[in-house]
Order: sequence, then C-alpha cells, then structure tokens
Amino acid sequence: MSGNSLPRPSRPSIAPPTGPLPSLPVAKARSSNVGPATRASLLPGAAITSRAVSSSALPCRPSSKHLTSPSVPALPAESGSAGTLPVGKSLRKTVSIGSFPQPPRHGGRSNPTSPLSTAFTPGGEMVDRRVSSVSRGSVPSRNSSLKKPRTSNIGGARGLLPRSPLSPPSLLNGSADSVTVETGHLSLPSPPQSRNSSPQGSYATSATTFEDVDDGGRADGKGYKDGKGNVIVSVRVRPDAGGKDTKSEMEWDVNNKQALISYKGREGGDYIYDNVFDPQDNNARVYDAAAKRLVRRVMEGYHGTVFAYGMTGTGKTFSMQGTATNPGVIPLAITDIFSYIRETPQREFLLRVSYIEIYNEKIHDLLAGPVIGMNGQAGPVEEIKLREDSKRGVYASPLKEEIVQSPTQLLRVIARGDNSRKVAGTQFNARSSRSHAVVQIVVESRERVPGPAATSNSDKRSAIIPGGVRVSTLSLIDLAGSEKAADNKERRTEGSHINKSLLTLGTVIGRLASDKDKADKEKGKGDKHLPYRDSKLTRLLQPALSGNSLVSILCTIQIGASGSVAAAVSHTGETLNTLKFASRAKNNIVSHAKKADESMGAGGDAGSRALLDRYRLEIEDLRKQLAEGKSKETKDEDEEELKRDKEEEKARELEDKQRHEEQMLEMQLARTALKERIEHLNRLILSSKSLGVNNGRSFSSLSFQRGSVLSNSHVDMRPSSIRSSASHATLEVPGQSPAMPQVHMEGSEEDDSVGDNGDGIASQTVQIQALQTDLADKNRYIATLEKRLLHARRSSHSRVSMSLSHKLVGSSEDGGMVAVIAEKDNEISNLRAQLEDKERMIAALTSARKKNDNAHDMGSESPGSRRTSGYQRSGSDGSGASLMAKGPTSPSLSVKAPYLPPQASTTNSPAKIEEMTRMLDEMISSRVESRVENGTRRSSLMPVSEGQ
Ligand SMILES: Nc1ncnc2c1ncn2[C@@H]1O[C@H](COP(=O)(O)OP(=O)(O)OP(=O)(O)O)[C@@H](O)[C@H]1O
Repeated sequence: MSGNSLPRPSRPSIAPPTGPLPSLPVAKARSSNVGPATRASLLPGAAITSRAVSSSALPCRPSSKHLTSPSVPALPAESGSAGTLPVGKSLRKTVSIGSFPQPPRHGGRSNPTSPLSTAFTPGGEMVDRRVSSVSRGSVPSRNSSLKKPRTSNIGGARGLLPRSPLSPPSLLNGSADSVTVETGHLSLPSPPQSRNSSPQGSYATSATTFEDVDDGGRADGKGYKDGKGNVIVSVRVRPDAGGKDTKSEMEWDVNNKQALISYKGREGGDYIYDNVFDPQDNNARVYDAAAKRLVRRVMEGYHGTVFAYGMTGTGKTFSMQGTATNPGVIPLAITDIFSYIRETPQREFLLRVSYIEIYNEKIHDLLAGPVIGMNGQAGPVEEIKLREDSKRGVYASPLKEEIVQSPTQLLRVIARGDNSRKVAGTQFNARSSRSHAVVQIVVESRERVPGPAATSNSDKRSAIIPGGVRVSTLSLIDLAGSEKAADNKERRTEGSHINKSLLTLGTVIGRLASDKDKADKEKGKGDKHLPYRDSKLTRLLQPALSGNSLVSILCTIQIGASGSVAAAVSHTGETLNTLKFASRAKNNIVSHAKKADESMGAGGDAGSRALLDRYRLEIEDLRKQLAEGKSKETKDEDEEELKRDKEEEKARELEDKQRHEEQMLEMQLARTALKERIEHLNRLILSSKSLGVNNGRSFSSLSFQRGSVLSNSHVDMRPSSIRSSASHATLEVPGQSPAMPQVHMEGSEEDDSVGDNGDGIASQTVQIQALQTDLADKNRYIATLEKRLLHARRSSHSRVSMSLSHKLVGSSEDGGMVAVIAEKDNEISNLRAQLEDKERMIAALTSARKKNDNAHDMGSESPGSRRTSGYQRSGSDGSGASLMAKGPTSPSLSVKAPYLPPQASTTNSPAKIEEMTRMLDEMISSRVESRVENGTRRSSLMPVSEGQ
C-alpha cells in the first residue's frame, strides 16, 4: 500500500476556546470497562476540540464496526461519540467550577453520587458511570486472546522484568507512604473517588498495581532498587488504524492485566512494564495509572516529569491532550492540581505555567505571541536559551510565565500554546506534531499558620504567618514522533531534527545504566559520559533523567498496520524500537527525587526567589508604604492645620495689635488734644488773671487812640468778633496766643506776674521763659501730632484704600475718617500759626525788654523814675504801673501808655511812646493780616474752643 493510500485521520486544529470556557474532565470512568462512547461522553464538553471529531476530512467518524473502507482508521474510543455528532459540529459544553472534583467525604459513609459519577452523553443524556462500568464488565475480555507471558531476552534482561507483587517503595505507586488498595484486576472499575486527589481517595486507584504481577521481575536480583519505583514506564497500544490485521494480531499479545506485551515474530519476546494499556483503554485510565500519583506528588513538593514517546501517529498527542470527550493527561492533571489545592486548606498555592516547543533544535515560547516591530511588522523574536543554575537546574530563558488561578484559565493558556505549535500533515499523521512540546507548571506552596491576629476576622490573610515556600515543577511533554524520511524537504528537515534528538534521548537513557554504577561515578565518569548537550531535548530533560524528578514515561505503539506489508514491517520495527526504549528507560533511569525544601525567600537574589515569597515581600512592602503614607498624611494634615491655625492666629494678633495701636493712637491724640486744650484754657485763665488783662479796654482804647487799621477793616474784625464770644482776653489781642496779653495787661491782678521784685522785669522774663517753654511744648506737640497723624494716615489710608475697592466711596465711615484727617490738618495749621504768633511775640517782647532795660537805665538816674515805680506799686491794681515801669519800649506798654497815670506817662518821652506804639501797631496789623489769611481754616477749630 502506498503512502498515499494510508489512512490519514486528519487532525483538526485545536483552536483556543473562544466561547464558553472549556469543559474540564470532571468525570472519569470508574473503570476502564466503560465503553468508549460512554466514556467519551463523560465530559460535558470542552473547548479543546477533538482532532478526530472536528476533522474536516472525517466529519463524522463511523464506528470501526461500520467502516466500509479499510483506509479509514477506526478509532473505537472516539467513534461512538463522534458518530452521533452532526457534521461539522464539535462538542462543546461548559462546566462550572463547581463540577470539579469535590473534597472527599469522610466518616466512613458510602460515596454519594457526585458530579463525577455522572456524565453526559453527547446527546445530553446522563450516564451513571458506575452502571456503565458494570456493563463494561460484561464486555468479553480482550485478554482472552492473550497468551501466558513468556520469558524472553528481547530488550535485555531488565526490559523484560515482570512485576513483583512486592513492588518497591515508590512515591508514584503510593506504597512509599500510603496504603495501596489492591484492585486485583485491571478491568475492575476504579472506585468512584478515583478522580479525587484527596489523600484518602487517591491511593485507591492512582498507584500502578504492581501487586498483581508475579515477582519474576526480581529474577535478576536487580529489579526495582531504591528509587526505581519513582519511575513509571507504561506502553499504550493504539487502536488499529486500518481495521483488522490478522497477521499482526497473531504476532502480538497485549496483556494489560499483566502489563505484558509479547511479540512472537522475529526478535520476539515479552516486554513487561509498569502499565500496558490496550486499545480499549481510555485516557482517564491511562492518566490514573501513569500520572495521577506523580501529579499528586508534585503538589506535595516533588518535581515530576511525564512524557510521551513513540513513533509518529501512534497517539502521543492523543494521550497527552486528549479530546473533548476523552481528555488526556494534561487536562486531567490540571483538574487534579486544583482539586488538591481545594482539599488542602492548610497551604496556599501559586501556579505559573510556561509552554515551549523545540522545533528544529530551536526553542520557541508558545505563549509569547508574535513580536510586533516598530513598522508594525512582525519583529525578531528573542532567542530562548537553556541556562542552568544550582537552584533551578536547567531552564529556558527568557520565558513567559503566566500565573493561573483556575483550571479553565490554565486550560486556556495551554490551548493557546497548542494553537501556536508547529503541526503538519505527514505520511503517517495528518496533523503530526513537528516539535517537542513542553508544558511546565510551577507549583509554589506555603503553609498557612494562623498567627496571633488570626482571631480577628478583619484581615484573615494578613493574620497568616508565612512559612517557607516550597517550589516544585510538573513537566508534561509531548514529544514529536520518530519517523521515516519524508518526501517533502521541509518534513525531512524536521524529521531529521526530531530523529536526532530522540536518538540522543535514547543514547542518554541507554548510558544511564552505566552512570548509575557507583564505581564509575567515583572514577569521575559520571555525567560527562552522558550527551545531554547533544540536543535541546536531552538538555531540558536532564534534571528529570538524572534523578531529581519523578518520571513517568508513556510509550505509544501501534501494532497492526493495515495496508502494505512494507508498512506493517516498518511499524513492527518502530514498535520494537519503542518497546526497547521503554525497557531501557525503566531499567536505567533512577530517580532519587526528594521533596523540595521549604525555603524562606528572604535570602538569595530576587530572581531566584519563589514568586510567593516575592509577592509576600512586595505585599509587606506595600503595606508598610501604605501605613507610612497614612501616618505621614495624617501628620502632614495635622501640621498643615497647626500651621494654618498659627498663621490665622498671627494674622488675628497682628490685626488686633494694629487696631489696638490705632485705638491707642487715636486715644492718645484725643487725650493730647484735650490736654492741650485744657492747658491752653488754663494758661488762658491764669494769664488773664496774672496779667490783669481786662476786658478789652486796652484794645478799644488802642483802637480809638491810634485809629487802628482794625477799626477800618471789617475783615480784620471778623476773627475778633468770633473770638470775642469766647474770651475778652482774646478779643483784646486778636490772633495772639492767650499767653500774650499778660505782658501788656494792666489791671488789678498783675501781682502774680510782676516778678519777685515786683518790678515787672522779672515778670517779663518769666513770661518770656514761659512762652519759650510753651513754644518748646508746642513744637514737641506738633512733632508728635505730625508723627502720629502720618502714622494714622498711613494705616488708615491702607485700610481705606482696601475697603475702597470693595465699598462705595464716601461711605459714612470713610467720610468720617476724611473729616478726622481734615480736622487734624486744621489743628496742625492752627498750631503752626500759633507757633508763629508766639515766635513773633517773643521777638517783640525781647526787643521791648531790651528797650525797656535801656529806658530803665536812663530813668534810674532821675527821681521820677523811682516815683513812677513807686506809683505803680501804690496804684489801685498795680499792674499797669508795673507794666509801665517795665519799659515803655514794649509794644504792650506803649498800648497801655494812654491809661497810665499822668505822672507815669510823663516819665516816658513822647518819642519812645510813639515808637512803641508804632511797633505795636505794626505787629498787630501783621498779626491781623495773618489772621485774616488763616482765619477760615482756624475758624474750624473755634467752635470746639468755644464749646469748651
Ligand atoms: N488510543 C487512541 N484511540 C483513538 N484514537 C487514537 C488513539 N491514539 C491515536 N489516535 C488517533 O490517531 C491519530 C494520531 O494520533 P496523534 O496525533 O496523537 O499521534 P502522535 O503520536 O502525536 O503523532 P505525531 O508524532 O506525528 O504527532 C489521531 O487522529 C488520534 O486521534
């Protein structure tokens, strides 16, 4: 039969789930007796589309029994279910997470009917698997045709070791640390809880049942040594592709009960392994026997590697991935992983997954996706290299790892990787894997020990005291199949790479036998003899092959080959090769896998740290930052508030101070003004009294006598008239300071001012001094007033200008302020004017005194002068006399001259009197003029003075 006529079950693409999440293998046949159709229907549906079912070439796969063409492969496991599917439709159902294996029920109760024990047929019919298994039991045993195992040397003594009923302690068969329940017969249905990975449930079915095999395996005395039990080698026989091949059937015996395969042809012999699966065994059965225990051990902290090896088209991918109705090792392992997590509340887990392929000796990251360059085109992909370090062993880098939290998520990630895997049609397989694919699931776990704070319900997570993190790895590898040279060049290239790497793998495994010889190791001939580095595959498998990992090898073969004899012969040769490989693996690989240490992640570099630890540290760090941030925020807020308060208080204080100062200033000003006023009035009163100023006689007499300008000027009279209402004294000398008149006033009260000697000179001096003092006072007062006014103006101006921008100009308050300022201005001008008056008065008085002194000097020589003096003293009031005596040069005196007694007046020369009168006139007129000028302004203050 030509290659073209070979049956080519087409491989549908395994599209990533787009719609509902892929269903997971929640149910598993309790027994391998479950009919293919029934078993296929155990899964409610999955996104992983069956290659066969959705094959476009075989839209509806008929049952093998109904095959009309021998060229169409009969796949009993699939035919039943597939046959019921409508054309072009794939089976897809969604299953919720609740349908995943539930924790086991304890208490010795019989296992209830769980979701696992029921399943749906493609038609939606529910099937009780336990019933199915019973019915399966009625299926005629396929072993009926099997012959008794023979002892043979084929494959080497070790390769033919029959199993011992006393299987060695093994982590994978459960005998090392758990009770093994003897199932007695392979065809017995698994207990209902076999899908359950709980400690109680798992030992019942997951272990390979070494016990039912005789102990012939130990005949050579080498059998399963320590650690050998950690390696499981199984052989799976795929269903015949071309229907019945009687010749092949005659040559081969497959005894799954005894895990024995016998070949009766040339190079014939018996091959015994840990498990042998016949064509009727489904994937669940394969998983249970070959991988379940290993997966559980991985969850407990061991490294585990499962890989499928075999000729192309023999069912490696079918076994590893499975179909929607017959999920393979990978989806079943995922189910078990999450079941284990659910059943182990005392630990917390973190799972990350990577998916690579080795294609033509290059490693590709199947999860990385295409790299888009700057121009939008696919950019160069960074080459992935294999690295090695003491902690992690051999690993690929850089690699995309995805953290997964649910089985569906994990399945989706893997489906995505499957989609990117290189697949092509070959002579033997329509969808042949052209690469070795490695799914790696890293399991990190940590004990959850409730801490002291665990009692509070608030933050249970943070109340957990973290223990050390344990990291283990589960590698699930679907190798490319060995193949004959293809016609197509590309396939040939691929094939040569595949074959070369598989050959290296075979070589390494073959040499492991010598490697395990301790003596060799001591001689330093250990690892260096093993050509791990000859291929990427062996390099990647190095940790597993060198004993650090639990290993399960599933070898797939195809016994019958319909078609040409050449094809059948070719198959047989390849099958024998595979069987030999399996035997060597079983005998040579020694695993001393140990549970990974729980390491605290504090040490080491960040990269090598377990992700759980890195996350824990990050969480702690973030928590700290959060707490710090919070306290800092609160502190900042407090500080800011305090600062604000302080600033506000300061501003308030400043404002208060300013207001207080202003008030004080105003009060001071008012007080000073009042004082001044009082002083002024006091002085006025005193002066009037002491100088005997009398009621304007001098003024009027002066006016009458001198024909003063005052009498001719109404203007001049104005201020006088105003002031006259207040005081006579001021009327007498308009515009003059109240202190002025006393100088020239004659009258009865002059005693006070005539001086100690009563001669009038002292009085004048005193007056001058008083005036000077007064002047100094006034100056000081003016300076003070000016200063304060300036200050008040400034502060009020700023306030006024501020308020002016908001308030209407001319508001009552502002008006009041302006009025006050104007008033103050007036007062200052008034005071200035008074000052000037006084200065002039002083000048006049000084000159008058001088003249008086002169006159006195002259008069003292004549007796008249004494008389005058005496007269003055004896006068009725005395004041006038004293004044006269003080000096006729004084303007005041000259004013009063006409009223002096005749004797006295005669004592002064008319010229002098004349002169004095003239001086006085001048002064008065200038005074009056200045008064007239300032009259208006000063008058504003008059009412106040008058009022007072
Ligand atoms: N045990 C089985 N029961 C039913 N069908 C099977 C079985 N094993 C393999 N097949 C079918 O045989 C065909 C080839 O199988 P598969 O692709 O798994 O082979 P393979 O070993 O992976 O080949 P390759 O190395 O070329 O990738 C598929 O259509 C698959 O459905």
